[in-house]
Amino acid sequence: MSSVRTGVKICGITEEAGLEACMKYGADWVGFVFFERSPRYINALRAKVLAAQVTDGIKKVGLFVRPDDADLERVLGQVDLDILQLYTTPERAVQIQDKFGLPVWLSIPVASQADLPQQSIVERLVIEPKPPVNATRPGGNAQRLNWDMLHGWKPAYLWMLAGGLNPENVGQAVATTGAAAVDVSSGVETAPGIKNPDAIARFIHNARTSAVG
Ligand SMILES: O=C(O)c1ccccc1NCC(=O)[C@H](O)[C@H](O)COP(=O)(O)O
Repeated sequence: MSSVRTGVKICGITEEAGLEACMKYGADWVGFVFFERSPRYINALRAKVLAAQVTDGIKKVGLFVRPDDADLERVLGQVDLDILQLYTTPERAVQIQDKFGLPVWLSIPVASQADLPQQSIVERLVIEPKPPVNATRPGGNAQRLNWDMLHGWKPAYLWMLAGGLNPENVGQAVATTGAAAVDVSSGVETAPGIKNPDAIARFIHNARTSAVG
């Protein structure tokens, strides 16, 4: 059993049932996807309605892919987000963190250990697999990393494991990688964008009862 309570992010929330399950079963973060080609995309108005239902203690993460300032201003003008998760360059991530004054998480696409950053210049790095060649989006592809690459890897910065996780494998993923935080989208869905409350419950439970290797 890990001595550290594994942080859990449930990403791609689009409807109340999924959000209620995140709150009921103890997710730490909920993710709203503002990438229009995603099946989990919601607009700022819909995100505002959902965000207003999020109870204290759960942080609201907005996901953006190569956003310009206007994209961010349009959403942040309507939605009370706590964190910005970005798919962009490190330089742009720092620029956004400085300009908008919110903690930034930067997605790091990883294919081999050589892709693992030595340092971080934002609040947290999201370590996930490089998307498949034919992917229509940089994340949310239900594709997992080779967790053995991360065995014994202990960076000096906050990071989160993402990609292809589900209730059945998250315990092994935490045990193998020592991840202190995990992120899931596809693995707790009955259909793209539709979360399964029971799967969310099992994912959160299994993420927090793993035996770290
Ligand atoms: O989830 C999406 O559709 C998505 C679209 C565009 C950019 C990012 C997206 N998701 C980002 C996430 O943080 C996912 O939770 C992460 O990539 C893991 O996804 P999955 O393998 O489906 O659990």
